[in-house]
Amino acid sequence: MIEARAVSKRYGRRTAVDGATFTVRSGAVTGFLGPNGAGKSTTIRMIMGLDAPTSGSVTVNGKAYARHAAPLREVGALLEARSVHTGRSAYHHLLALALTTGIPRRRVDEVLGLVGLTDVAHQRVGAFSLGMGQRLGVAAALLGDPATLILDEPVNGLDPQGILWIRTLLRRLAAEGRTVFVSSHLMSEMALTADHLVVIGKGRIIAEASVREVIDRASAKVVRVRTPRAAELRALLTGPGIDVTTTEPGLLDVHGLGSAEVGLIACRHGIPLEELAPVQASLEEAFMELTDGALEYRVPTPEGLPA
Ligand SMILES: Nc1ncnc2c1ncn2[C@@H]1O[C@H](COP(=O)(O)OP(=O)(O)OP(=O)(O)O)[C@@H](O)[C@H]1O
Repeated sequence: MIEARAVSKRYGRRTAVDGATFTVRSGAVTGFLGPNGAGKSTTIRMIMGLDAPTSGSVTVNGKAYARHAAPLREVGALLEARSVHTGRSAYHHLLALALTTGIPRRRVDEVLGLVGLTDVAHQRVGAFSLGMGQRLGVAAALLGDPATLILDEPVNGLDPQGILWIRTLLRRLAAEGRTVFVSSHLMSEMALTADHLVVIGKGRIIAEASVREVIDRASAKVVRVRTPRAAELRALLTGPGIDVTTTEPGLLDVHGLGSAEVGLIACRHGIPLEELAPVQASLEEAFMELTDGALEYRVPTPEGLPA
């Protein structure tokens, strides 16, 4: 379990992480989502004891990372910037890590098998493809058989096969009861991999919920109605916070009311409905809605106005 309590990090006058409080539980994959520059890597560095918080605290399995007697056995991490001696073989790279941390030699063969690198174990790491390098990084993270795994953007640059491999592996590790915390700015990927989400924007935690809740929260606000008497119904759907848009004749998108409320109003006025359904947002849309206002840089609209 990872627990961040009001953790902040300032670099000079820049606040990278601003009072973040969240909990990452065991037995699930938790996605750490946020736009570029939101503070994901900084938060992960603080969890790993690579950066000290300016204020607040963050613990892994109840203790600050550095206070664990054998941190590699508690937490395995795949960080974006990896340092691997390119002249070494995968086997020797892992063996060096194992020997310096008191991990038995046989575990090296085990993790090589787990990540599918047994056949290339004695090749030079310098000749590895990006995908193979990523598998080696995961092998190193698994070396201490840790209860907690932290992966910073693990699918960056991987091909579809590599992405599927990471996804399957993370799901399996969570099913074994481990805590799996994985950062990404790819919402579509998180929708397939994660059970829970911690969403960060401009250094602040803006959501901590299940993937389903995040989608439902964004979806609940729009109801699509099809009726032959659209103009009449539209005139009835007025009030504070209610907005009705239309994209084709006979079709209304109602913002600010639930399906039941729209159905009741139509029923009271004897307006027949051919379709009435909440519009399901994609995780992508839910994310955009959540982080709107938290984006560092906004893309101008085609008219050149701020979005
Ligand atoms: N060592 C540092 N010195 C100064 N500013 C930093 C440092 N590290 C990060 N920052 C700033 O802190 C903010 C958060 O950066 P961070 O790398 O944590 O974001 P991120 O969410 O991981 O982004 P990305 O998805 O682009 O990797 C950014 O504005 C960044 O410029």
